[in-house]
Amino acid sequence: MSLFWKPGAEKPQLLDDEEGGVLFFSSSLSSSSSYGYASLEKQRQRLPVYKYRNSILYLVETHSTSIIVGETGSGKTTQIPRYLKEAGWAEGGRVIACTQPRRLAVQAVASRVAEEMGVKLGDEVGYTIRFEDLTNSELTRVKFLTDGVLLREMMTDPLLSKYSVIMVDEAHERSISTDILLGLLKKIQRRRPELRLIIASATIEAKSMAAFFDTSKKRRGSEDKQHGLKTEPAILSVEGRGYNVQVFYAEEPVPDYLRAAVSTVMSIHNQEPPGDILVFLTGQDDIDAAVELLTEEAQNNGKSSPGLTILPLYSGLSRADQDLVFSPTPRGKRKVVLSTNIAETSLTLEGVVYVVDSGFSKQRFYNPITDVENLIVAPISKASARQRAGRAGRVRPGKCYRLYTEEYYLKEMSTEGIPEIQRTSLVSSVIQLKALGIDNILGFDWPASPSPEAMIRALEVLYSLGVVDDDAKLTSPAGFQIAEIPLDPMISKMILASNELGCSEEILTIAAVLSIQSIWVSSRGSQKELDEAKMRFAAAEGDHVTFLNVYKGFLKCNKSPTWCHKNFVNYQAMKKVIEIREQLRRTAQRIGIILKSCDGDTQVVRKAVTAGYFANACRLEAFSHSGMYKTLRGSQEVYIHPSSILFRVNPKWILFHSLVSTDRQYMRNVITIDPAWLIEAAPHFYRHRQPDSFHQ
Ligand SMILES: Nc1ncnc2c1ncn2[C@@H]1O[C@H](COP(=O)(O)OP(=O)(O)OP(=O)(O)O)[C@@H](O)[C@H]1O
Repeated sequence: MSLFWKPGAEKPQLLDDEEGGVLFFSSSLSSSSSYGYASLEKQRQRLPVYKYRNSILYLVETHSTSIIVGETGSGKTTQIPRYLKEAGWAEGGRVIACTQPRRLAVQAVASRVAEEMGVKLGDEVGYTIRFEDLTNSELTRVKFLTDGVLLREMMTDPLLSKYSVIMVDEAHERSISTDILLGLLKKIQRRRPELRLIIASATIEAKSMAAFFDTSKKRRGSEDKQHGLKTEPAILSVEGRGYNVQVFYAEEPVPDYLRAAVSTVMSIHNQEPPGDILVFLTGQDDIDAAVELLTEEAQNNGKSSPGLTILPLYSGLSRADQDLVFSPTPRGKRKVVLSTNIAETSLTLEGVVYVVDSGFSKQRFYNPITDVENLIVAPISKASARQRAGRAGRVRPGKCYRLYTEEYYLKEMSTEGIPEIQRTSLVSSVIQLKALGIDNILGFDWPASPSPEAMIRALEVLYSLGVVDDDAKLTSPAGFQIAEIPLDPMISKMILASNELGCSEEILTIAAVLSIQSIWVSSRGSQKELDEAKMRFAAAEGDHVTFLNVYKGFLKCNKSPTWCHKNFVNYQAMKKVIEIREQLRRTAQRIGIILKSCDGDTQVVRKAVTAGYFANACRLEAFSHSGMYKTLRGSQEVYIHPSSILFRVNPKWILFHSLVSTDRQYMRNVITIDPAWLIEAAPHFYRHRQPDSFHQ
């Protein structure tokens, strides 16, 4: 497939280059540590935010809340926490926090800041993400963390008393945790007026965010008398961005973004000067397929051009494999990183000069009427497109190839994405708020209100899970235990139930496998070969039990990559399963779960899964020869996904883990159940069902 490119009409903005920036960074294919202290210092001074240092510090000194808007790469994340530290905000044992929506960004930014400050990561500068804490309670003064982790910290310290300043970064992403955090921080400020907030973002609607935090209208004056602080938020716009990124658009709409991405990478490789390439695709399946295609193309490409190192990047990869992406590219090689949107914000991949943007990402959409949450490949917003382009041009000028037309970008792409809170199930959020003692969920002050239907649905599911009682308060001990496990409450409930049913070892394995996208290699060989490989592990009870067989096989062969290759099992994914399972095991033990195996009794395993996922139960339509199921609660039409072991088997009663939408709604990861277990697990949830609907 060959594509034609058109340069974008938008004028690129250049930073002043008197310092000889391009020259200065010309060796940037090597690792950052080779720069040495002086050059790191020069790099810092060159960032647009540097000129605003004093203004930022003045605003933070005089205002409760400051909103800082600056283009991607202007230096907000790496510099502002350090300015605050230098200005004394971490004195007297206080800590400066900076939150990020994504784990990978937290780790990357914390290492960069530690390196710039010349300190060991984990001492003065540290980070905390779920299941990983690299901070020192005595030493850490600047702490990077996910917004989800900060929410969890509120459970033990509701006023976040150790923090002097909290910077909520990448607020434009409007992740569900960011929105909840903003609502709670506003509450905390009423009790702790001295707490300073910084809301930092690339493209935030600063005015609406300022209106949200403006408490001055409710009070008589706009000053907090005791602290002499202005309660009306300040807005500061940091002008200027990193290096020039030249944007190119496809001349014609692209029919297949995956093939187009592969062919664009190959033309860059064949025609453009050295520099790594970052490609944005939607998920593990796309990425695995692109890795295969690209490997083939590169092999056919002949020996004249230097080799490509092709690396995937998604959250389901093990830590060691994610680290490969950050390692320096060997001389004479070109790295191609194929990523989901986890690389979209905050990350600097040093060698990246070219970005290829498919224009799509996987997004969650929840329909409270049918009670169904879907992962859909959907177009991204202009804000995301700008962030993606911004991954080039961070250490020197770059180019971004958008696999869509300029007309589409200008006229059809939405400016901002829909806040996550308005398009996901609220079950996890509601339990978190409850655990923090916020009982009036409907009256909570949200930056963007979720729909009341979604809220009511969430309360109903939590009631049925036994997490909240008749008064919508957390139950004891189950509700508190579930709130303590940092996972989706349905998975947490499944783990609690496994304790009673004596199958916690098996359920921990299942929980770990379910938290990654797929353990199968789907892009190699023919469908027939893959199906045959799967049949070696197949269990009539469905995918969850099949996973147990694969896991057992993987351990038995001593975690051998060759075994994985032979069996079409994704080795990287299995390494991640082992990592997650270990983390889950520790959490489970902490909340008092006894590790026990049921020694192959699949009935108890399926009962435990039902205890968590009863809301996703379906029944095969009697008249249907096409394998059509309907969800018991919403009567939504759904089908078993071809990747499931139960595809075409079509048992009468099943439940699924998640749904994906393409031409139809497909259920991924399916298990057979006995309908009687549903009434046992959730009598309230199914109370309106006719008794005969549960007949076998
Ligand atoms: N790991 C790194 N290696 C090399 N340079 C880096 C690294 N991290 C940051 N930088 C440099 O610092 C600049 C500013 O990064 P920073 O993350 O602070 O920007 P930002 O304004 O927060 O942008 P974004 O919103 O995209 O994260 C980058 O453009 C890059 O030049």
